Amino acid sequence: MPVLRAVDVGQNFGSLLLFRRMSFEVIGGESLAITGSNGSGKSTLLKILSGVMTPKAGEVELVIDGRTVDDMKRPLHVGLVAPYLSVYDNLSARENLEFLARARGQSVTDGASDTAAGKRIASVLQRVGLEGREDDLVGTFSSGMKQRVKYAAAMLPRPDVLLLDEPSANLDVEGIAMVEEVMEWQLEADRILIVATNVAAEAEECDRTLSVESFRS
Ligand SMILES: Nc1ncnc2c1ncn2[C@@H]1O[C@H](COP(=O)(O)OP(=O)(O)OP(=O)(O)O)[C@@H](O)[C@H]1O
Repeated sequence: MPVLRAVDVGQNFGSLLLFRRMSFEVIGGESLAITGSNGSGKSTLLKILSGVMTPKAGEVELVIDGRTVDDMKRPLHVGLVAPYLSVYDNLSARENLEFLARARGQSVTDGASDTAAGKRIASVLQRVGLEGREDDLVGTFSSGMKQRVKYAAAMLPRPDVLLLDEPSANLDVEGIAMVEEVMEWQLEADRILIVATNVAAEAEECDRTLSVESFRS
């Protein structure tokens, strides 16, 4: 079971203090909402948790089945969906995911048949509601459909930690239902879910809430 731990984490950009001495732990099967007003540091905290940004103070540790994951390898265990991440418009939905799988050293076809990775791609695309559109260019998709491709990409490697930044941005009622399904999918597998949001209803769906602003002073 994964455990994600933040120990005395602090971040500032020059004189702009976002948070300091932030400590918390999330275990597999648990969900945590990160709240705070615009510009309070929610996205920054998700970047730190994912391992793509090093905090100015403190540390983040991911432990899987009792073993600490090397900081450099943490991003391989994390799925991140965020408004600032984009997908390739000139590739189809399937090709976007195949590209990610190959980057992880997985082959997606074996001659004429799909490998396990190829089958996983088909299954996540179906699960996010893109069945029938897999081979269309992402450039022709609506913003909500592109958002679904981002969810499929994040779920592809069965991430131990799923980080969602403003999960319902650009989504209609059906899309929001898809997000809820993805969240359940993550928690049922006893993995970690962390959601950065300003939407009260989204935060309420999580087991716990942590306000970045409460770590500012
Ligand atoms: N790389 C950076 N260099 C300098 N300042 C930064 C950097 N990244 C973020 N900031 C600043 O840090 C503050 C927090 O930004 P962040 O995006 O984490 O907030 P947020 O809570 O996610 O906001 P929102 O709710 O609007 O998405 C902002 O004032 C932002 O301008």
